[in-house]
Amino acid sequence: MTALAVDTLATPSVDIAIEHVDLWYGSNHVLRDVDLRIEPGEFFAFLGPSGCGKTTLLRLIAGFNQADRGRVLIAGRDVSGLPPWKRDVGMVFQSYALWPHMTVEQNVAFGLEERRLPRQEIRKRVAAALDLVGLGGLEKRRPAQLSGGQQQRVALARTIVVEPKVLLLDEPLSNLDAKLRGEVRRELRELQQRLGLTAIFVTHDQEEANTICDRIAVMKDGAVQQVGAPTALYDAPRNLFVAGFLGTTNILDGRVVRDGAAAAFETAAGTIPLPAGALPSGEPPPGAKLVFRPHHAILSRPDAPPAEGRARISGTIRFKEFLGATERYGIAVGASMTGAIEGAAILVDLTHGTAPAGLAPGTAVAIDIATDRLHVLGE
Ligand SMILES: Nc1ncnc2c1ncn2[C@@H]1O[C@H](COP(=O)(O)OP(=O)(O)OP(=O)(O)O)[C@@H](O)[C@H]1O
Repeated sequence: MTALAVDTLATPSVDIAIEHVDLWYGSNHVLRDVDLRIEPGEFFAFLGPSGCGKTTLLRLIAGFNQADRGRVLIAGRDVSGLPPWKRDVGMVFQSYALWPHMTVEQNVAFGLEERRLPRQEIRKRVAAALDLVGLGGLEKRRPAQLSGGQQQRVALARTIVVEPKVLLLDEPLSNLDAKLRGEVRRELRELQQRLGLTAIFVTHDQEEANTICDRIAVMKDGAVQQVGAPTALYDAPRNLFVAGFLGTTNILDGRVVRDGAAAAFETAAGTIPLPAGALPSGEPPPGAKLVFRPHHAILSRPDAPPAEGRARISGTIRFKEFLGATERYGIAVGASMTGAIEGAAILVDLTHGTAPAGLAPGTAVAIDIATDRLHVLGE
């Protein structure tokens, strides 16, 4: 990636505002009061399960869909009534959508020729774009003569060559194998930062969103559940859906009990005292459950006292899995628990080599949970 190539294609960063957007497909309410601000130069993700409305929202920003209510602003300008080509946005599709009969160079130049730019300007920009995505030297190849990763780069070059202010990416890495995906997403991030582009990435893969994006909007059934930096969403999920969607989590059934200012969570496996921060202010949310991550607990022998700042419940080890850096223990606890996976109520992840000796399946064990990592969450 040369400085000249960056200078040729860089544009000033812009912000995006999505204001109270609703969209229906017939009777299907696909986007529900979506209200988001995306900062200039930010890499933002729409993350959620299949069918939650991510692509519909992205296409709305691109101008391929119209909202039934609300509006979209790019750099403060209401673009709701504008067609895609007047919005300064570039979109990369999952399928790449390259022209098979054209060379790499012709594919990338296509949008510029449509705009009737001078030949010399086209040549300069195409060379800059191919340099930026690391495809210099492959100009004369056709898409069929390229690997999946190279085709993806052509699609990206074709998008950035027209100097969009906003880059929209619809699951652009999903056709690549796992190793290449990691590589390409790092390149994508670097490219986005060097060009100062405001980018939105649609994915149902939390790892992809976590590693590439500054902030994430987690979506479910057309509604945004929570917006935040990956670490903030992981450490402080707002509800059970976000907790379960971002990483593995333990979810315990039970109820909040209060004794004056003190609160605790009563479960079938025991009563766990709650620190002030674990409970949202006011009443416990409907369907409240106790939530903690597998690495926020440690395992002890039942006769050893619990360490300071930890709450204890007892169980029996069901299984142990070696995951490399960590060991995962599945532990059966009181009858009315619901766990992250079937067959074990609670998961505990220990750094490899730190578990007490003799934790074989069938062993009685104490689960000591860090109380400052407990959350009581509702639906
Ligand atoms: N053109 C369309 N006409 C009617 N319904 C549609 C259309 N496009 C999408 N839908 C419906 O809108 C909802 C949201 O679809 P959308 O493609 O936005 O979801 P998504 O979160 O991007 O899913 P995926 O991860 O599977 O791509 C789904 O219920 C889908 O069936």
